[in-house]
Amino acid sequence: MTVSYEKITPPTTGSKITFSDGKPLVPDDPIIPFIRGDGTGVDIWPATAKVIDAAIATAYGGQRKIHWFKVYAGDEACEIYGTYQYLPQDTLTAIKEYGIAIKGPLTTPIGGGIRSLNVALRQIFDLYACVRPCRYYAGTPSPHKTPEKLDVIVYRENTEDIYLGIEWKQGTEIADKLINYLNTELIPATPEHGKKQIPLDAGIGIKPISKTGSQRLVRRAIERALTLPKPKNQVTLVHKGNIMKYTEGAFRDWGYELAKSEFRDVCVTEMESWILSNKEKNHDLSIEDNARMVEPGYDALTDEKKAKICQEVTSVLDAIWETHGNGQWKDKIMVNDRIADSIFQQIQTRPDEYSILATMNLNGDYLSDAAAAIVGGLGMGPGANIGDTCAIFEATHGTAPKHAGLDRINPGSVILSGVMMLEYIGWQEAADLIKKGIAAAIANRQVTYDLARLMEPPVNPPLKCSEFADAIISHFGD
Ligand SMILES: NC(=O)C1=CN([C@@H]2O[C@H](COP(=O)(O)OP(=O)(O)OC[C@H]3O[C@@H](n4cnc5c(N)ncnc54)[C@H](OP(=O)(O)O)[C@@H]3O)[C@@H](O)[C@H]2O)C=CC1
Ligand SMILES: O=C(O)CCC(=O)C(=O)O
Ligand SMILES: [Mg+2]
Repeated sequence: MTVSYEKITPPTTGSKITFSDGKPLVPDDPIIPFIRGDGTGVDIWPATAKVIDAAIATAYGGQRKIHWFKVYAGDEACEIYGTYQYLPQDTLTAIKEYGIAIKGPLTTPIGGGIRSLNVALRQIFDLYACVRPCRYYAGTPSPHKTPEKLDVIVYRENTEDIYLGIEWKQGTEIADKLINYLNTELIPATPEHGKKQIPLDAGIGIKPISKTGSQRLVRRAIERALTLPKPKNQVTLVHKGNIMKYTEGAFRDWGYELAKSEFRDVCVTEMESWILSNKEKNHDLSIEDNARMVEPGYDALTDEKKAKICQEVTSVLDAIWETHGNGQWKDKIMVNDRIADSIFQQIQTRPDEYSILATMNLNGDYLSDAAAAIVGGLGMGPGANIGDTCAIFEATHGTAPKHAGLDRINPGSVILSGVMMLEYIGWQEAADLIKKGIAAAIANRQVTYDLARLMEPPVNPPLKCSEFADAIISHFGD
């Protein structure tokens, strides 16, 4: 079927990327749509395209080339398509058609107007895994004393949670109706809620966390962990399940359930590892003493709770002692969980103990900015939104409007998002060249304002955005 566009024209040369079993099949001349982005997108995108094109040319000497297809979103789209046309159908058609795209940041108006274009793109294309690696480049200034110890990848569920955007403004008819219904019907019918009541002047938001959404994200996280060497072959389920039992707590439970069902041979949970290792140290250890060792405060528990823990110890030993016992578990993927607030301090106090952090949408949004700050700030925070038939690469940061058009912002995050894209399409040699160029530029103190001001002594004057791109390219041949 011929695809038609209203105001854009695909490149006349180049071929399409297709997907098979969730993996891209990439020709040597792929057509890749790009969205320039709002705000600092005007500075960052040209710098990014220049670096990616130069790396491909250097790595493959003309054998491979990306054919860029400019598509529009955000302010630029409104200029071309008309007022409020922030996300034109042309753009959606092009991304669907070509499968892989890269974008600069897009502005989200606060309170009212359109909801986030960035979130809309993730939901429209069902890009359920937001992958945000945070690793340190030597020489990058950091507020942290040992930033090199942090090497984590945030795997953020990207389509649900409060980002589904189902909420009602305080004082509206539906908000009032819903509060009344909850207060008079649903809450009283749920004994565990006691006499709780929602304040009558509240706004209401819905936080859906589904089993399907949680498990497909955790599946991707575990699959990634399987590719990592020890001790980074681990997945931490991040949640606030102690407070939100049926959403965040369920995410944790479904994550463990998936690990123990689909990945049983290659996974061990932290709890299982304790139970197995207790028995390894003392083969005559009773079930109850093992339970006492894995559950602090065991002796103060009710008989019912004690029985439950003993039952868990028994079932772990029955199920996996043969396959995982006697130290075999040490070669498996470790799956553990941490409470969300705790992980924010853990990545600072014990950064080297973590690797893949599987999160729900909101926690992952917060955590990816925080982790990027440790390794050098938002100028060094790349990302990818991955689905089964489409992927869109974009930085962790936003449009940084106060720096827009000044040719000063750090293009590092979008360039590194380009590196992720090259790795995703299997063009590793080009990706490696860019990483080498960035590392060398930083080591040589050739940096933009954000890193320059933190360096000791500060770099003055810093490089412009465009100059940083040139510096990266100049180190390809080092
Ligand atoms: N995926 C996307 O497209 C995203 C879009 N947004 C949207 O972007 C807009 C602006 O959001 P805002 O809250 O200001 O957050 P931003 O991430 O855009 O910027 C906040 C601050 O982070 C620093 N920063 C951001 N990008 C870079 C960079 N490339 N290099 C160096 N430093 C950087 C700057 O700090 P300093 O000035 O101190 O140097 C900047 O002022 C909003 O509309 C928001 O919704 C937000 C996040 C993601
Ligand atoms: O789209 C937005 O405005 C914010 C998105 C965001 O902060 C993120 O994806 O990290
Ligand atoms: Mg964010």
